[in-house]
Amino acid sequence: MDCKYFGECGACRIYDSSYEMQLKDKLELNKERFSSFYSGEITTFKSPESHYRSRSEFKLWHKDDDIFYGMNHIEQKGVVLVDECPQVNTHISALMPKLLKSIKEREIGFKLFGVDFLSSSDGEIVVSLLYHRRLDEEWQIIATEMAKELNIFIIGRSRKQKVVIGQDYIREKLVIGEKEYLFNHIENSFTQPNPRVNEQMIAWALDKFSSASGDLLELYCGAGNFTIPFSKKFDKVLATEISKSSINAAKENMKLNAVENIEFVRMSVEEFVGALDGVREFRRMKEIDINSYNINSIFVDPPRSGMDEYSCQFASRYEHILYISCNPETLVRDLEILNKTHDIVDMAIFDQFPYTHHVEMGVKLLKKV
Ligand SMILES: C[S@@+](CC[C@H](N)C(=O)[O-])C[C@H]1O[C@@H](n2cnc3c(N)ncnc32)[C@H](O)[C@@H]1O
Repeated sequence: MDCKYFGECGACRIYDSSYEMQLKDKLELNKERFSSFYSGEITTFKSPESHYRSRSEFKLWHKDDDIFYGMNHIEQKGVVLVDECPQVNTHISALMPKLLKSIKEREIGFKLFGVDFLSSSDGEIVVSLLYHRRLDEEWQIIATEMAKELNIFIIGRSRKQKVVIGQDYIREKLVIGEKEYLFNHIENSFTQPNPRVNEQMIAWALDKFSSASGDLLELYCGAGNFTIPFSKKFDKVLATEISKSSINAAKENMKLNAVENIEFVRMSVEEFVGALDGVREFRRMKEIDINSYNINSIFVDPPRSGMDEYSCQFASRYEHILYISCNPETLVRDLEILNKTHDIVDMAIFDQFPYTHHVEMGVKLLKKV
């Protein structure tokens, strides 16, 4: 039952080789995958070898009158019980047994089926407890005591119910080059899971834009993870994102970092592109004076599904394209389109998800002359 090594639940997957070996495998696989587009060196950025994840989700598994952490086995049916997890950061790792003990002692495990952890590098933690029952006042009193005892924030969630004990975010500090940035990371919203690799990605992206100037357009901006450091490099940034909670966090993060030259718009990329092309009008675009922007650089960081054809063709209008991808398979598909108008001049691999087949990639493209 003990997860003393990477691989048992399959979440860290089939690697019994060393960290260096698994990374080398990923590099070779992706060199081959992208060889028809790019033959230069792919710069590789490593992760810490353990305790690299700042967020994680577990099942709460009830068995023989006891409760355990668990994960679905990736390659076969069934749940693997987990005593400890070497992937999560040291703060989550230290909290896990204490939290479980407290849940059992305080008897709030009834119909509790999941627990999500979100932690800052300094150890601020939001724990989400997921229930199949309504949370009443008694639950709130007990959860408040538990939050105090463990020095954490707790969110109780059940159908159509969210009870916040303390706050629903943590504050993360990222160091990019010489500069420090602060970010509120909101529970249940997208954040990069591996902060040390994230810092390297942002630094790489800033460096790849070193010859760019004017204003920047960013698609899929989340809570401003790249946008805020980019705002130091460009005159102005126009950034779009579909999620309301992420856009609200992005605006808050702008204030936290005393930045003023970003306009965040809550819109899907498809809506945004349609609005710029005059296909449809959007109230949310009314306040944006697009003609005041001098954009020749675009940054995209889409979800695993990548971009659609129309959005790729839209991105092709710009001189500089920087594409961060968490799925090499959809990246290959999108590069088939982008490569018609642009040359791929640089690539990088960021090992965000060690010991899995997943990898984050960065691609710099310049318009063909
Ligand atoms: C991989 S995350 C990147 C977020 C951000 N760049 C970061 O580093 O934290 C992708 C983001 O795209 C957003 N998203 C997904 N589909 C979208 C769409 N169709 N239009 C705009 N944003 C979308 C998600 O909400 C998510 O925040």
